[in-house]
Amino acid sequence: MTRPLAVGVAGLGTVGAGVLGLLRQNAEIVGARAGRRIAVTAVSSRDRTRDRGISLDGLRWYDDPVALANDPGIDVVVETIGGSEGPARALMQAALAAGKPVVTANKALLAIHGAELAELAARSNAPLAFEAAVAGGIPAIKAIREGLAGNRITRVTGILNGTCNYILTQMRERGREFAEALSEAQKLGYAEADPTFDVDGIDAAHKLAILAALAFGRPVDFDAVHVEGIRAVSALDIRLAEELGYRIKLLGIASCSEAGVETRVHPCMVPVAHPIATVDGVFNAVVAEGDHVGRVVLVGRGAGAGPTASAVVSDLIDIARGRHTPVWGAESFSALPSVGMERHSGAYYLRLMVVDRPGVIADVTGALRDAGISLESMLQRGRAPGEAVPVVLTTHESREVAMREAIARIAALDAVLEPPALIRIETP
Ligand SMILES: NC(=O)c1ccc[n+]([C@@H]2O[C@H](COP(=O)([O-])OP(=O)(O)OC[C@H]3O[C@@H](n4cnc5c(N)ncnc54)[C@H](O)[C@@H]3O)[C@@H](O)[C@H]2O)c1
Ligand SMILES: N[C@@H](CCO)C(=O)O
Ligand code: NA
Repeated sequence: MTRPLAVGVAGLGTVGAGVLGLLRQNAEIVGARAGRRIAVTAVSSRDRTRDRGISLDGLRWYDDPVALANDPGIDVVVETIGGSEGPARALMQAALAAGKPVVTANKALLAIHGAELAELAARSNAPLAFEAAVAGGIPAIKAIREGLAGNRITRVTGILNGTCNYILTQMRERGREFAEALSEAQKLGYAEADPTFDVDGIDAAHKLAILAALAFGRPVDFDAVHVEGIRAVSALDIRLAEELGYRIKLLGIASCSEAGVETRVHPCMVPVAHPIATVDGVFNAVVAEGDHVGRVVLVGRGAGAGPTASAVVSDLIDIARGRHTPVWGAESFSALPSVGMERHSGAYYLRLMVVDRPGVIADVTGALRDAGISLESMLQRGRAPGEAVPVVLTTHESREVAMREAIARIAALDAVLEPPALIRIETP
């Protein structure tokens, strides 16, 4: 009988413990699909005594995760420590250099040092698998690299952060405060160790950089991703979005044209009839556009122990089966440049708090007219002479640079009482 695949798990937090749990619960089905038993035999974490709700009896324990990678009894290393530097990187370097397969959930590390790790993996012909790193339980990496491999992919869009989607959904459905919803997402095991990575859009940007690299056959260029998070999204904008027929979602959008590759993460107004407008809570969505297949929409849970462990274990089964997809495949890299936001065009939602008095709207629309921006609609809610009222303007397709110029002028008007809220309107 074939020997079990011996797995070492480094990092026993939400995801690492989830992997142990799944492998135990579904041992039979996983073993059948892998063609051999998959058994965790060694682990490494910071605290040996913490109760994880799962027994570690009989497992070799390593305080040092690099020592775990070097254990000759370990066939595959699962890295679920996290962080783009430090022990996770050292562990992966050690394992790959020794030709040992690595499965990781670490998008931060891949987005920043992915090229280096992919090269190490290629040199030693060791699998480097990372389905769990993007969109949690959704098989997004497999879909892009394998399922859509016959297509030229022109655009990949997604709800890529479960924590942000959870917060925005809680704010809209239950009128909850941002901080309260975030704290719940943390309790549910969705958030990063440092949740600013979630709420400031950085985690979604890590995932988008990985998706864009795979979709467009081009090394990850994390610094080129334009990143805005959800801290500035207010309950008022969420309500006004509903009135206008939109939902606010934090999207990652990567598009590839002759001009180059544009990658951006920011809150968006998505038409409520679009399939991803109703993807709520911890669910993520990935929308890929291929030249032959057209649009493909994938939806599933993007964070949490179960969905993430599901992705890790699917990678382990591939490795057990000897199915090995190199990170980049055989294509030569495209040399397309990155296109920055200064070249972006799109439609915009602009919400102002203005003093309700004659002439204010004329000044605001004058600034937009001077910047060559065409208005699609205008909405003023309430009447409160001399007091602050919200005014919402939506534009037709406009240049980002022109929009910023107009906003600077509008923000400087006496009658405009708060910094204007700008949300891009997108149909993914
Ligand atoms: N939580 C999720 O839903 C989710 C989903 C997808 C990907 N991820 C990624 O998975 C990784 C782990 O996330 P998590 O949510 O499980 O985090 P976590 O904080 O719950 O777990 C990390 C674990 O690593 C351990 N650790 C830290 N330093 C260590 C060291 N030097 N040696 C050994 N162990 C060490 C910690 O003690 C902790 O148990 C991260 O890269 C994260 O981005 C998380
Ligand atoms: N913190 C991440 C985990 C999944 O990658 C999220 O909320 O989506
Ligand atoms: Na995934």
